[in-house]
Amino acid sequence: MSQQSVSRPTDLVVFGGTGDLSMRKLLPSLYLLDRDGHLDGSTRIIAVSRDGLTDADLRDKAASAVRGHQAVQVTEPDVLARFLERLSHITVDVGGDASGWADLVAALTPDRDRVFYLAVPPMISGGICRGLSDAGLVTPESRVVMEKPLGRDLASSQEVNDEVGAIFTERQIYRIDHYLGKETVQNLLVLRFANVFLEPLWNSRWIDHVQITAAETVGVGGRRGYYDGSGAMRDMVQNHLLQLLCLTAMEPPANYDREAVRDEKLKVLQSLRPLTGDQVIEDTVRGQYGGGVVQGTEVSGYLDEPGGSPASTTETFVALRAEVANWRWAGVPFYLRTGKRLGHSRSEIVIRFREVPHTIFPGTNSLPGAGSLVISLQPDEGIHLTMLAKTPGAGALRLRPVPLELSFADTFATRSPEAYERLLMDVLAGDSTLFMRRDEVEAAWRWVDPIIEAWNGLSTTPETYPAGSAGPAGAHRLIGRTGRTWHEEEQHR
Ligand SMILES: NC(=O)C1=CN([C@@H]2O[C@H](COP(=O)(O)OP(=O)(O)OC[C@H]3O[C@@H](n4cnc5c(N)ncnc54)[C@H](OP(=O)(O)O)[C@@H]3O)[C@@H](O)[C@H]2O)C=CC1
Ligand SMILES: O=C1O[C@H](COP(=O)(O)O)[C@@H](O)[C@H](O)[C@H]1O
Repeated sequence: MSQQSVSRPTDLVVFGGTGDLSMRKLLPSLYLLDRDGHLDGSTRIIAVSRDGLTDADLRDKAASAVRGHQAVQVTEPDVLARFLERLSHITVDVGGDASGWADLVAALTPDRDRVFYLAVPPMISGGICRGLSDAGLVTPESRVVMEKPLGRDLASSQEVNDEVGAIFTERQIYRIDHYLGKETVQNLLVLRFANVFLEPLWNSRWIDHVQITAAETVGVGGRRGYYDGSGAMRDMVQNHLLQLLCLTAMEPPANYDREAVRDEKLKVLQSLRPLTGDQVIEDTVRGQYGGGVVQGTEVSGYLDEPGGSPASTTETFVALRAEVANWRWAGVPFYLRTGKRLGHSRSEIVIRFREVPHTIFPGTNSLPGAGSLVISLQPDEGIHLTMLAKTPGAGALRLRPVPLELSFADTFATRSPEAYERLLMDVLAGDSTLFMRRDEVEAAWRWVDPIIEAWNGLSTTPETYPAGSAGPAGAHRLIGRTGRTWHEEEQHR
């Protein structure tokens, strides 16, 4: 979290403040920041939507959201009361009747920091920024936070960026990717650049391949409408997975400065070998979940989820092989995989090292799990290194892969903040190091667009996989080129 531990007095205006993201992530994270003493006493949170809630309605809704959040565990009544007191609701119909803007003007206090959080469908972001500007609410110090996915392709992303950029400067814009707020993701940079022993091995000479996985047991829930127009590629790969790839593959920046870090991430995105035409068939797999059983509970398939077309070909699973075509990584496959309704939830980065150039212990090179570094984002945060060790005993030498484990929960007797806590605090403090710059977002779309275009031109549709499984069979063939299927990989950890 930022060095600044208590925010400056701020008016935080959340457009879309009654929506799913606000209730599930933003408000509980703000509660936690308040509970832990990070919010200045006079900071206020103003939720904006069209639905005419009273302040009391909003506070009721927010109280249930906070109580129901797994990271909150026990709500302290005094803290909750203090937090709810900060909340108010203003009705504004962006793109409709202009009446609500005057209420927003009246609700804001001059001379305080202003943060405008756009937790809304991206296509109304431009309208909100114009409305803020017309109402005279944009000051040189105010900041605007934009959610992912930013647009649905390069052209629409440029359009949103242009519209928002016409009102706010790049320094005022915070493009959020909450994976960058996860503790282990930041720890990846520390692991790589604060320890001397990994960097000499961090290249194609010693690394065989990299696997980046975000596997979820949840389905699309109440977001089918949004998801039908998005799919796993736009929802997860274009942003979260590519950001993880950037942090894994980037060169050491000269310092931990927002532009230095973002410059290096951009270079990685620009080095991605384009996937087009037949290469897309060869190197990508799409899936869509059917009905099945996830952790003992029977669940419906994607097409039976309410709120979407029964004939949708939207992918809920993507696996692909990418290559960072530069000096450090030439020839090293980066396997990216994400999917909903899989058998278990796990987000991780696996670095699989090469075999030793010459073994003096015959028959040991193919031992499963040897020579891998797993950076685990969730459910457990930690770093696990598997090494070969001799099993104790006389007689023939026997080697076995053994884990060296660093569990953050066991090592640090402190709670890891939620990703949104960390990022909200950074926005309040004016630190955009962990946010995406416009050129990064656009470089990611430049790589993703041709893949989606190629899929659209195919006669095939995503392969159905049973909910609760490890994904479509095609995905296992993809990674099978490494000599092991994903299932085998997982079994051996
Ligand atoms: N939900 C999630 O887990 C995540 C969401 N996101 C992104 O966050 C954004 C919001 O998503 P989510 O919360 O799921 O969406 P929801 O549909 O649940 O919420 C949208 C919010 O925007 C408000 N809104 C919509 N249109 C207007 C309008 N014209 N004027 C004023 N308010 C409006 C809605 O209120 P009302 O309809 O009452 O006006 C509601 O509060 C999206 O960009 C999404 O991609 C990103 C990561 C995760
Ligand atoms: O941005 C999104 O992320 C969530 C997964 O986030 P996590 O922190 O729970 O791993 C995903 O479920 C959602 O579809 C996507 O929009």
